[in-house]
Amino acid sequence: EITKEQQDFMNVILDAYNRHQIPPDVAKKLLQEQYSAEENFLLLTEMATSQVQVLVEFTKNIPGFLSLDHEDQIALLKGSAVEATFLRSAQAFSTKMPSGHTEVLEERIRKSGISEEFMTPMFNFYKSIGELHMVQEEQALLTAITIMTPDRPYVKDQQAVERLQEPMLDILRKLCALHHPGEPQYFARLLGRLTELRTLNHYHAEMLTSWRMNDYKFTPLLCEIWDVQ
Ligand SMILES: CC(C)c1onc(-c2c(Cl)cccc2Cl)c1COc1ccc(-c2ccc3c(C(=O)O)c[nH]c3c2)cc1
Repeated sequence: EITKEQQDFMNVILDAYNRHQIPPDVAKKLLQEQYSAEENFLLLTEMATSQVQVLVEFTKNIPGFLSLDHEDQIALLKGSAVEATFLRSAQAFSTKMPSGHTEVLEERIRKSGISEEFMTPMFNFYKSIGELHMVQEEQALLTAITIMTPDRPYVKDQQAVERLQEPMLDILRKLCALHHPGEPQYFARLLGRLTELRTLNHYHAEMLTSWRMNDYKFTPLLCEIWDVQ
């Protein structure tokens, strides 16, 4: 049963998740006419930059994050940025996006200079997230759990991160039982998505390399968080 303090904790995470979203004027830029590879790449770069800013603000609201060692805070943000963005954009694909956005976003990603071999794993992931029909609390918690992953590169005090991630996993387990009573495996399926997310990191690193080889430019924030250029 979810305790009172677990419910309060959940409300803090959910409130932060809802407060920090890509601004509607940025998101609706996806609907503008131009569809050249360069135009698509520029738009996606703007979306990713805005998404990273949103993720940083969300992360600062995760209870305990700001009390971690500062270098570990950076290591967690850099280590989870791609996975959290995949998660966030996947959720946008499957739930909140007005239907027009979904096709447009998919179209722009498919035509932004990303090579074919990354499309399949990427859109398989988007599909597998969509099929889970996560409720908002599950989406918010799964994103926070992804960010609070102790074994990211360069994290010094992994125990401190574990102490923050474990309570969130416990709440998520209870939420899954509450919202998906007919699916005892649902919690395990969610954790399976986190494993799938890690494989996408590898594909994403390859995507960045192939974009850079074609002289595509990123914003300073993306260069910093993704260690490019
Ligand atoms: C630098 C660029 C080219 C890049 O590099 N790798 C990736 C990339 C890709 Cl191509 C896929 C997954 C992860 C990454 Cl980082 C990207 C593009 O990243 C994106 C794309 C799209 C959103 C995105 C769109 C709409 C919504 C939305 C709504 O409309 O309501 C709510 N939240 C949304 C988020 C975020 C980030």
